[in-house]
Amino acid sequence: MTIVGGGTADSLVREDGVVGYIDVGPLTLESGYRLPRARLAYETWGRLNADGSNAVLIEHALTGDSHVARGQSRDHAPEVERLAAEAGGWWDGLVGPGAAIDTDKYFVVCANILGGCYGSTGPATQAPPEVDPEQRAWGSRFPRITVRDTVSAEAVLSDALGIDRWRLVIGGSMGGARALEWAVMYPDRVAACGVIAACASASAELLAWGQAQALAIRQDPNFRGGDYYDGEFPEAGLGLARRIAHITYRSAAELHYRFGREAQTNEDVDATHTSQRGRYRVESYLDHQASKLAGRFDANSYLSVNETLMSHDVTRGRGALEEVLAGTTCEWLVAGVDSDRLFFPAESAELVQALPGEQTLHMISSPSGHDGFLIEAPQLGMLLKKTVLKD
Ligand SMILES: CC(=O)SCCNC(=O)CCNC(=O)[C@H](O)C(C)(C)COP(=O)(O)OP(=O)(O)OC[C@H]1O[C@@H](n2cnc3c(N)ncnc32)[C@H](O)[C@@H]1OP(=O)(O)O
Ligand SMILES: N[C@@H](CCO)C(=O)O
Repeated sequence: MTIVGGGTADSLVREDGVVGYIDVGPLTLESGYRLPRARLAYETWGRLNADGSNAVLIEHALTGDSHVARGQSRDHAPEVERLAAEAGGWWDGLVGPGAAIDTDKYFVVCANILGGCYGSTGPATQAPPEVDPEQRAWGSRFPRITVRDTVSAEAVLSDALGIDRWRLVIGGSMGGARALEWAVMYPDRVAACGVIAACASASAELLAWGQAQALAIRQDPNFRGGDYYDGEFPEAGLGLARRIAHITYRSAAELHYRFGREAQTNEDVDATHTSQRGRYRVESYLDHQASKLAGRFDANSYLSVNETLMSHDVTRGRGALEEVLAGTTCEWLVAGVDSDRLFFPAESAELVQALPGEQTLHMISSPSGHDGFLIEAPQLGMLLKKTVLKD
C-alpha cells in the first residue's frame, strides 16, 4: 500500500486497496446527529456462495484498515489490483487461501471505519454542501462516532452485499468491540462472533490513556482546533499520541528484553548535557513508530477513532451485562493475550462469564502485549479451527 502524500485533506485519504464503496446515506448517529452522505470503503476476498452462508466480516483495530490480506476478489483498476496483491495484509497469516479464514471457502469482507482516513467518511472528507457550502473538509465539525454507529453503517453494507447473516464476525481490540456490538445489535445476523483482545466496555484505564493521547494532539500548535488542512499538520502531537499508545500495545518485559538500557547505535546517552544526549534504543523505537503513524494517518481521524474506542460500552442504555448478552444467539470465540496490559485478560474473562451458556476463555500466549493479537496470527488460526470454524 502506498500513502498519497501532500497537504490537502483529500490527499490524506488513502484508497489504493479499496475495491468498493457503499453510500450508507444519511446515518442517524447514537448522539442523534444525522450524518449526511456517510460512505464506507471496503475490500473483499473470495466469493459469496449461492445461499449467502459463507460470509465473514473482519473488523480492523484502531488505526488499521481494510487490507486484511493480500489480493482481492473484485475487478478493479489493474494498478490497484497490483498494489493490493503485493501489499501484505495485517492478518495475512490468518486470512487467505488455505488459512484458518480460508478465502477459497469464505467470502471475507473488511470495511474501513467511519471517522478514519482510508476512504470511509471521516474528518478529512469534504463536508457536504448542507454542512459547508464551500465543501471544505469536515475538520472540527466532524461528529463523534460511537462503536454502535460504525456497526449500524456496516449493517447497510451487509444489506448492499446481500448478506443476511454473517458466518463469523471477528476483530481484535476495537475490532473486537465492533464484533461484540454486532452480536448484540443484530443477533439474527451473526452465527459466530470472535472477540479478540477486547472487552465489554472501555475501562477507566483505557479512558485515561485515551485522554492523554487526545490532549497530545490538541496541544500541538498546528492542530488549530482541528481545522488545519490548509496549513501544517499536527504531526508532533500525533506522534506523541502514538508513542503513548504504542507503549500500551507492548509489554514491559518485551521492551526490557528487546531494548533494555541500550543506547541507539552511534548515539551517546551519557553526554553531559542531558538535553543534548543521544537516545536510548527504546526511544528511537518509539520515534520510529511515531513517525510511521504520522506518515499514514490523519490527526483528526486519530481523535475520531480514539473517541470511538472510548465510547465502547456494550451495556450503555441497555441494562446489566448478563441481561444484554442474554439476547445473543451466536457461537463465541473470546480470546485474550496473556501479556496484554491495555485490554487485560481479566476483562476478557469478565466477558466470558457474562455470556449465555458454557463458554471458554482462550488465551493467546505472546510476549508482545496487546499487539499479540496481530503478531500471533497462527495461534489465533488454531483457536478458530478448534472453535467457531471447526466445520
Ligand atoms: C489492525 C491493525 O492495526 S492493522 C494496521 C497495521 N497496524 C499497524 O501498523 C500498527 C502499528 N504497527 C504495529 O503495531 C506493529 O508494527 C505490528 C503489531 C503490526 C507488528 O509488530 P512487530 O513485528 O513486533 O514490529 P515492531 O513493533 O517490532 O516494530 C518493528 C519496526 O520497528 C523498527 N525498530 C525496531 N527497533 C528500532 C530502533 N531501535 N529504532 C528505530 N526503529 C526500530 C523496525 O525497524 C521496524 O520498522 P518497520 O515497521 O518500519 O519495518
Ligand atoms: N497496533 C494496533 C493496535 C491497536 O489495537 C493499531 O494501531 O490499530
